[in-house]
Amino acid sequence: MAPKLAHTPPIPAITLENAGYSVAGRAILADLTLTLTEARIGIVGRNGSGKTSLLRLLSGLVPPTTGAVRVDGLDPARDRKAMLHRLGILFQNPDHQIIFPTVAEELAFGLHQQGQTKAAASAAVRALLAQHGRSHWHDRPVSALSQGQRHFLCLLSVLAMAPQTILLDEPFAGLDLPTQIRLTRALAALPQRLILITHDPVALAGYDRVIWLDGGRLRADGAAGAVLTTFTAAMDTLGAADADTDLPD
Ligand SMILES: Nc1ncnc2c1ncn2[C@@H]1O[C@H](COP(=O)(O)OP(=O)(O)OP(=O)(O)O)[C@@H](O)[C@H]1O
Repeated sequence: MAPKLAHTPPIPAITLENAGYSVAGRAILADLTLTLTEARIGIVGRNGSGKTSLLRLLSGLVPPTTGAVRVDGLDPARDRKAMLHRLGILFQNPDHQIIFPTVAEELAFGLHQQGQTKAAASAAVRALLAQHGRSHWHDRPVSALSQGQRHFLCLLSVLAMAPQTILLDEPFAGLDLPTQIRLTRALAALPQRLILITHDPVALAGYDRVIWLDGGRLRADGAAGAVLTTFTAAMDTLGAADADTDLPD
């Protein structure tokens, strides 16, 4: 179940107002009006339905080509510094995220960005690695980690910064089962808002709200149980056919 947030200050809302995102004239996302206030929000949809594009829009990595996105009333694409405490994103591909040669440097980077001193960041990195049983990674070259280990490192980087909202793009992909189980437990205990993209409805158990994207538009948005029941039934029906006949590309 999502943690009760009654004793913590409310996490500022993320809003989209008629937001759309087009590339070379092609609409990737269209007509999205959403007010995101819940603590646990899932995003589902088929491959290419626009889930990652929506995360990029929410986090300000790309500006909307129509409409507006606001995080705590601010434009996340313009006010990047203000987003450091408000948003953290875990990409699908760790190689799009990692920029430093060693684990410790990679983990410390975001903390320096947030204004922590070198000593404070260094202590926080050691504590985080110890908490997750990865102290032996401290001086390891990132290039010596496996793909799944690099993915986990990226997640640790986001957790280290403790942003108010954490955007996760298929965080379990490529992780071994014990790491997935521990990660599920660790995420469930976080007081922050989580917005999670997944193809696995089970990963959204206990979530407050699920948004279903289809062809870059809202197909459904509401209580997790109801949306996931309809989504799963639709995916089962599509899966029963031998090939897609309904996709544009
Ligand atoms: N920069 C871009 N240039 C051109 N097309 C793009 C760009 N970014 C995304 N797209 C297209 O937009 C659509 C949505 O992509 P997106 O990555 O958001 O889908 P997704 O739902 O996250 O897919 P998946 O489940 O496979 O990760 C796809 O058809 C993709 O090819």
